[in-house]
Amino acid sequence: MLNVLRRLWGQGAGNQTATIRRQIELANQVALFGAIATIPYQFFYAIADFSLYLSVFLANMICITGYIVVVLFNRMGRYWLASVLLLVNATLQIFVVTSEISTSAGVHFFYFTMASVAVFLFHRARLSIYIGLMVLLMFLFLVTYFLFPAGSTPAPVPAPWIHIMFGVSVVASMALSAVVLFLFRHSIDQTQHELLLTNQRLERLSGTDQLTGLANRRELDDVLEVAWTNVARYRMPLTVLMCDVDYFKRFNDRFGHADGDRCLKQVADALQQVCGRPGDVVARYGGEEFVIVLPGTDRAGAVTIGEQARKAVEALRIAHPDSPAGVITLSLGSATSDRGHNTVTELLDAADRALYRAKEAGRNAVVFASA
Ligand SMILES: Nc1nc2c(ncn2[C@@H]2O[C@H](COP(=O)(O)OP(=O)(O)OP(=O)(O)O)[C@@H](O)[C@H]2O)c(=O)[nH]1
Repeated sequence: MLNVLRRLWGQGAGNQTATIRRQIELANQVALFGAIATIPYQFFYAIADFSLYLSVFLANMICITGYIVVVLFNRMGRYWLASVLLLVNATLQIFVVTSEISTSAGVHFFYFTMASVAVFLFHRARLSIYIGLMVLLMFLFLVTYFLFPAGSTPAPVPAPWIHIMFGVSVVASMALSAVVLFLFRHSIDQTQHELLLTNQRLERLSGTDQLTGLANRRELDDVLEVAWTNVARYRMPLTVLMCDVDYFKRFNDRFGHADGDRCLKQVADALQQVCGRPGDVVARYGGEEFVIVLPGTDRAGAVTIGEQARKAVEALRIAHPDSPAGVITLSLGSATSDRGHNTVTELLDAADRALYRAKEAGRNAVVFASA
């Protein structure tokens, strides 16, 4: 039952932004409630005295049709029109029914409900329009209250039914406000949660290379900046290893870009495995180049990690028939901050020059920057 209702009030809400989705769902919820809540009254009019209540019965039938059209308008994407129709339909229905059976039936209390949901029905409305709407609803409430007191209407409802109607109207208008506002809050909570997840994802993505999941160039710059601050402040050693996959162009040319991507991902994972110490960062520098940042690691440590990284890639045994080694290999250039570098850029340049020498020396090697 709840699922059917949910599907009904979700008409037209899919593929919309969160704010419009809320407006559509709210209009549909109020329209469904209006249509369903009118039915018991209709039964009463039909059973009690159909000839006496004919005009209010017919008016209600028109209004039920109006509520259905609200849902149809939303389904067609005319959500603004749907909200206007809902407001006009409900306001007129409350007025007409009260004018027929008097305020002692309590139907005019539904003006309170309309007042509590109106602001959400027209989320883009200016304050002046909203105030105007509130004044209109207050005015209508007072008019019905003073114009149609008990005994003043053409089709009075006899006791005890009139008391029952009063009770039902008050309870129903309170229940409608409560349910609609609760669902509304629920939808806001949900949107906030979605927003939080999206923000977290964006935060991660902005610093992450999509293919390998490693830190990207932007994140690397931040990491290096912090690491270099520690070098300057605490005289902590810092090692950077510039790594480049050997003959990768040939690999791509032979196996295609998709296999090339898969290979880069495997190399990235292998490097990540080697550099597991907290603070170590492996970043994709671009293309088939990676940078390993090792804060607190001196030249001796760099020798160990550099060799481990080289061997880890070789151990992947990714076939590369166009490379002398027969498998994918890595060349590395290492530079450590104790060699008199003044800036982090100088350190990176030193590592880059060492990498160049590793390539010149035949690849699949680690070369350390000299002083
Ligand atoms: N599949 C894939 N290939 C890439 C990506 N980024 C860069 N490349 C390729 O990597 C290759 C790099 O080629 P080069 O710079 O000539 O280097 P190399 O062939 O590895 O030669 P050496 O570095 O001298 O051993 C180029 O063919 C690029 O198209 C990527 O994200 N995916």
